[in-house]
Amino acid sequence: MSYPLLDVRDLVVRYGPVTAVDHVTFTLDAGETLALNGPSGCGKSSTALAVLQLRRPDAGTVRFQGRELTSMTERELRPLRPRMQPVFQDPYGSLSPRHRIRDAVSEPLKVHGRWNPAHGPARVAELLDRVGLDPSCGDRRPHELSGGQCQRAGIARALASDPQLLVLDEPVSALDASVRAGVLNLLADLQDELGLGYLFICHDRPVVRHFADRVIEMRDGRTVHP
Ligand SMILES: Nc1ncnc2c1ncn2[C@@H]1O[C@H](COP(=O)(O)OP(=O)(O)OP(=O)(O)O)[C@@H](O)[C@H]1O
Repeated sequence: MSYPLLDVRDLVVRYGPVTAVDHVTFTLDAGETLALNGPSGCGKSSTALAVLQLRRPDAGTVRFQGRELTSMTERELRPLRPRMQPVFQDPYGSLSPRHRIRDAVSEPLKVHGRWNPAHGPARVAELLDRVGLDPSCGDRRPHELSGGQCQRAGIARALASDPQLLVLDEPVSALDASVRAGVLNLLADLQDELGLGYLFICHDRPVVRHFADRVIEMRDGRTVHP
C-alpha cells in the first residue's frame, strides 16, 4: 500500500487560550512542494513545529510515511526524526555560533549514531560541495559566512541524515533578494535529485507562486480557500 509522505488531519495547536492551529488538514507527496502561505501570526510555524513533533499537537493526527506520530513516545519517534528535518529562517540563529560549520553539519550524523570516523569528514565535504560551498567553509564559524552561505550550510546539515521531508520555515526570507534565487534553485535541484517532499512556509506570494506545486492559505489558524 502506498501512503502520502505526510498526511495531516485536524491538527490543533494551542498556547493557553490561543488556538494557533485550528483543525488544519493536508497531505504532501514525495517530490512535491506544498506551501503554507498567510500573514504573520496565522499559525504557519506552529503547524511546522507540530508536524515535526517538536511541539506536540493538542489534537489531530500526523502520519509520516503511513506511521502516526502523535501517539508515539519520544523513544519511538527517535528513529524517524532523521527522516524529517527543519530548515529555519535565520541562518545564523539556527547554527551554533561557537561551532565550526563542519561540526554543525556532522552533528546529526553523530547524534543518530551514524558517524563513521573513516568516512565522516569526506561525507561532510561532499555535503558542503553539494550545497555549493567550498569545503574550506567547514573550518569557519557561522559569523564568518554570508547569510546565503550560512543558509546553505543549514541545508547541508539538514541533508546529513538523508531525510525524505524538509520543513522549510521561511528559508529565504532573511536573505537579500540577490541570493534568494540561488538558494531556491539549490532547493529545487535537491528535490529533483533526491525526491524530497517540501513543506514550504513563506509569506512572499511571488516566491510561493514560483516555487510551490500547491499552496494552502492560512488565516487565524485555519485553512482558507484563496
Ligand atoms: N510559544 C508561544 N507561546 C504563546 N503563543 C504563541 C507561541 N508561538 C506562537 N504563538 C501564537 O500563536 C499564533 C500563531 O503563531 P505562529 O508563529 O505559528 O504564526 P506564523 O504564521 O508562523 O507567524 P510568523 O509568520 O510571524 O512567524 C500567534 O497568535 C502567536 O502569537
